[in-house]
Amino acid sequence: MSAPQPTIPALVNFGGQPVHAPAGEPLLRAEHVTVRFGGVVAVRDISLAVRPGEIVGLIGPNGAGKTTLFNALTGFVRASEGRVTFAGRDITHLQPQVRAKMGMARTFQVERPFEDLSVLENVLVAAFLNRRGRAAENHAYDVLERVGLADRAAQPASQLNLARRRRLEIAKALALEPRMLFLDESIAGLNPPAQQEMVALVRQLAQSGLGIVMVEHIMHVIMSLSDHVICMAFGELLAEGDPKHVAAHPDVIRAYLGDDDD
Ligand SMILES: Nc1ncnc2c1ncn2[C@@H]1O[C@H](COP(=O)(O)OP(=O)(O)OP(=O)(O)O)[C@@H](O)[C@H]1O
Repeated sequence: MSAPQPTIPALVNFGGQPVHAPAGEPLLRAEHVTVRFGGVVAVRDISLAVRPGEIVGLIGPNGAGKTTLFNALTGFVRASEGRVTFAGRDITHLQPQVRAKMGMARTFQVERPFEDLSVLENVLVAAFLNRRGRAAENHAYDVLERVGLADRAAQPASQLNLARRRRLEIAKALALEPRMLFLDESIAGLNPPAQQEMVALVRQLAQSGLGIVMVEHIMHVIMSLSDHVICMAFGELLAEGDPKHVAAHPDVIRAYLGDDDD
């Protein structure tokens, strides 16, 4: 009889099916990206591609390099080597705000709305980048509808609970009318019903055609949402592929559980 395979319940018992992986030309490509901070190699030789409507999940233990890779894709840190392209254009050396204007919007792990402004005004600040007057206002309302915050439009951002603050963060990103959305731990810290709502929202956004890259620690969430998962450890690629493949990969199991000799 063969020895039983090790399993990680949080990795293998994820509910729901990932959205069918969209085909077609990638919108975003990272090729052999390396990021160094002095002597530390935070990301080493990582490549990925994201198509419209596709959700790519970045996972890995603490310090794996997920945030650094995410920041290299969005322009918040400089890639030391490699290339990033968006819609066929080399963006490796472009500033974050230029990337945002081109259609790459991100959220931040610690959300920072203008606390004294209303929910609508917070979204308007972003909507004004591309539109003026009534058109900006209508767009901001549409975005609030899309994320389920329309009934909170007049409320000061300071009064929102965590789940709604996370939605506001997504609304601000959507107000830029992006083609790609980068979500930095939008679901961690929420209670299970709020997690489910956020999962449904992210799925809807992908189904509307947005390409999505998400960093998330909650394994069952990323496994149920992602079309493609990239698992990193110590800055390097450990495994990638569809969620089932990655969850069953011996190196991934080892990275999360540790070796017996560790
Ligand atoms: N600005 C920086 N200067 C120097 N070292 C950094 C910097 N940012 C990250 N690092 C280092 O790079 C490595 C990867 O860190 P990173 O934050 O990208 O990992 P992570 O996978 O996002 O971790 P976590 O899940 O804990 O957020 C770590 O060793 C970290 O200490």
